Amino acid sequence: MKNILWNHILAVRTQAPLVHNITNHVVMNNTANALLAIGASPIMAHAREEIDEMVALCQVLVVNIGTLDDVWVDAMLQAARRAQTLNKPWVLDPVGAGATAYRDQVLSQLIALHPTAIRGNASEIMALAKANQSQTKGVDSTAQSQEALAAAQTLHKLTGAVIGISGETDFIVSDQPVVQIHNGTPLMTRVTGLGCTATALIGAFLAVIKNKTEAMIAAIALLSIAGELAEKSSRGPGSLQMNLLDTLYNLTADEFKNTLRIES
Ligand SMILES: Nc1ncnc2c1ncn2[C@@H]1O[C@H](COP(=O)(O)OP(=O)(O)O)[C@@H](O)[C@H]1O
Ligand SMILES: Cc1ncsc1CCOP(=O)(O)O
Ligand SMILES: [Mg+2]
Repeated sequence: MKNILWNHILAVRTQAPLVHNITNHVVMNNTANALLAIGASPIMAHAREEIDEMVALCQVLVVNIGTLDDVWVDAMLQAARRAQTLNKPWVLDPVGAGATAYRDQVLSQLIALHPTAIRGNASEIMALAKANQSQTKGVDSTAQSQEALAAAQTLHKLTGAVIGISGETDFIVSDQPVVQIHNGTPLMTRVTGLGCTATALIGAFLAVIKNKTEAMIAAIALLSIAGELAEKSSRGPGSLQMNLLDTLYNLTADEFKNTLRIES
């Protein structure tokens, strides 16, 4: 499995997929830089006038509802519809699911357009599956990732999408046995947008890897390993954010295979 995942990372580096992102105002720059660091080619675009052409041009679409409003939501729905029509993969990040009725209503519309993959933290996945007992706390999770496993199974059955739950352990739920990745560092939660980065990287892998489950596993493994290794040379969130990009860019096969802790 480790060799397969590393080959997927090399495939992204060599094929440099074009990744169309409709994402939030907070993370646009981090997301574009992370995609560039892994060898992908990002473009951020949300004008409705160019959406149809842009989705056709790119190999994958990433939709992230972090700072949604009516104009952007129209663009997201148009893009997801276009991806569905063109049979292109698209990935959804349900940032802040459960926080407001507006977010949940928009997410229902997006989910009806059959995302290939969905990645969120535990609170978001539980809110999406309408399984959350407790209040969500904005964009951060109030629950452990394992608490969202049943919700992720429900969501997978409902949508057919590969589901990622991020946290201390990352879970990948699909029609394959559940996979757990035990990498990363709690310091990653102190840098904004690393969940959004995970989702964008999943997009890049979906663009070049046929097996959607393996695409998500490779993307999440890559980010969490890079975060874990980058922390060693970081003094706090600021240097982690910078060192993470360098580590994504420089990561070697030996570092990847020796650091990965995966279980299924
Ligand atoms: N407590 C933790 N321990 C180790 N790694 C973590 C922890 N929390 C998050 N991560 C890492 O950060 C990535 C982003 O996850 P998360 O913070 O849950 O997303 P979000 O920003 O959407 O809430 C995960 O894929 C994981 O690698
Ligand atoms: C802080 C914030 N507010 C709206 S979107 C956003 C970024 C959330 O990023 P992530 O879910 O990756 O932490
Ligand atoms: Mg998030």
